[in-house]
Amino acid sequence: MNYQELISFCKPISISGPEPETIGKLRQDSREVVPGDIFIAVKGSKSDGHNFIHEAIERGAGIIICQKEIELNENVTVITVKKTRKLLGKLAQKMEGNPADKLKIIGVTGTNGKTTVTTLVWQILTKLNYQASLLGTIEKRVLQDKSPSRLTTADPIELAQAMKEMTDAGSEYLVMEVSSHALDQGRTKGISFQVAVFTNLSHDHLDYHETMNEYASAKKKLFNSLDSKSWAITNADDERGEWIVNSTPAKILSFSFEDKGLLQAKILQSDAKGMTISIDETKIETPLVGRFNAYNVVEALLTCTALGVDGKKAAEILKHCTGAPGRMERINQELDTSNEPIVFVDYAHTPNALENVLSTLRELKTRHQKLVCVFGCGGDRDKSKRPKMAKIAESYANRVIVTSDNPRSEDPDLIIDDIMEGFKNPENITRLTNRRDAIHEAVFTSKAGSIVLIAGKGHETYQEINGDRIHFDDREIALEALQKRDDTTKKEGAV
Ligand SMILES: CC(=O)N[C@H]1[C@@H](OP(=O)(O)OP(=O)(O)OC[C@H]2O[C@@H](n3ccc(=O)[nH]c3=O)[C@H](O)[C@@H]2O)O[C@H](CO)[C@@H](O)[C@@H]1O[C@H](C)C(=O)N[C@@H](C)C(=O)N[C@H](CCC(=O)O)C(=O)O
Ligand SMILES: Nc1ncnc2c1ncn2[C@@H]1O[C@H](COP(=O)(O)OP(=O)(O)OP(=O)(O)O)[C@@H](O)[C@H]1O
Repeated sequence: MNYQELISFCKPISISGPEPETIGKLRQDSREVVPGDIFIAVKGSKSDGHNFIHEAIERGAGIIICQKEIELNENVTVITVKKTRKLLGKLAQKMEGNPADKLKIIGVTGTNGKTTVTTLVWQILTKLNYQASLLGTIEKRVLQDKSPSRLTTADPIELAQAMKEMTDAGSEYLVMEVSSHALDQGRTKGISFQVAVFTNLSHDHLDYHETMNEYASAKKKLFNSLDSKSWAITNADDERGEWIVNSTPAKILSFSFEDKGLLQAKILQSDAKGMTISIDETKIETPLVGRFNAYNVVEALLTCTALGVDGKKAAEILKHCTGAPGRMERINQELDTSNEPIVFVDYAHTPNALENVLSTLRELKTRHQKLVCVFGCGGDRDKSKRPKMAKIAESYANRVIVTSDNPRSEDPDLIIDDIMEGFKNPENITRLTNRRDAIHEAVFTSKAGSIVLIAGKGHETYQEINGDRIHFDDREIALEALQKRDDTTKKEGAV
């Protein structure tokens, strides 16, 4: 983009200063500015980018885009526009060659399930040889190439750059999570979605949105931004499921497990190894467990059909789709579980999340199955959750093994002491400070068919100890333990 194009794109109220010789990158954070860059001053929730204009100039910004008249002594080009935030997304796209226009974009919003639904859709598309990329809380995937994410929905500049990387790599589809923060801050301005999905809405993020109505209204923006060729998929069983799409120009697909939506869904069978679900005429077998995942799976299937994928083909692929990494991830999915416990790894590291996961697993377990829970609590963080998590684990699980989870600068044994205070019957609890030993103990001593939950780390791949991040992946250790158990079982007969 040259200077003249930039000016005509920005539709300025006024321009001052010299015409710059070169145009660098667009930045909204003064700390990232290098000589020649354009700094756009945006008013945020904590501070106002206009306060950092001098810093941006000191760092060599060649052009300032702002929305307030400013007096500058420096020899810098100043472009004043009506609203910088409104311009930011569109300008970011324009500067990268409008990559969003070259992608079919699927946006998933809602309090829970975003990562699971986007991952499932990405897995289906990829397995069917569509060129698909992914953006969300856990990772960015440019086709198969993955890297960790900073935010659920990146800022407009990062988004445009990621999309450019994706189109350069040959992507035709992008499946992305869209947070309420991003919608409220207009991070997705300049992006057209082909499909938007609403998962559900519950109490969350009220520190930011203040009221549930404001939180819901932020989510609704995604559906109002659609056009008449796009699809809006909604969960009609959610209190706000119908409302969220009531002013969208898009075609609507609403579904319900409770006889409410356009399409009727049913859970035909459900246990700790997966579910069989029907949606309309399509039957889906999934290894994912828990009623909430039935919603996620249906949303993933409907998204794919809205994109033109044959429903039966998508359902066939879903049989082998594992969902989001570290979110109720079943470790021995591909192994023969007849001689083994069924092992799950989940990110639950708060009392609420632990209770959700344990109650789901408890509902799935038969009278003969035992539920074993391995968990710990982080150091240098909220200490009040330690006894609370103990109480929850003890009330849902048949056996609890307490261990370390990112002790940071604290002594892991003292953290475990705090956790132990929450147990009613501490004499029944096993404490094993070494997390690897704890996982091995759970896997080795649980009978075939028992359910083992390893909670806390999920997709994370480290143990944080005294400022060092030491590689540690619950999934690797669980798999290692399962394989060792399998070998031992074969040698010694059934455990
Ligand atoms: C509350 C919130 O969402 N903040 C995000 C927002 O910041 P903001 O617009 O409020 O910015 P601000 O800090 O007030 O600063 C205003 C402006 O001054 C600039 N600035 C600021 C300081 C400085 O030294 N120089 C400078 O230029 C900032 O870059 C910004 O442009 O825009 C920034 C750029 O896009 C984000 O980095 C920042 O995310 C912060 C780090 C964050 O933690 N966000 C979380 C809450 C978030 O967005 N989470 C959702 C998911 C939530 C969920 O579902 O769990 C997400 O999408 O990840
Ligand atoms: N549809 C759903 N309804 C209710 N809870 C769900 C649903 N899907 C997932 N969960 C629960 O929320 C947790 C997080 O799931 P997921 O990562 O898919 O959601 P998310 O919306 O991306 O949330 P986050 O941004 O916090 O990761 C899961 O481990 C599970 O306990």
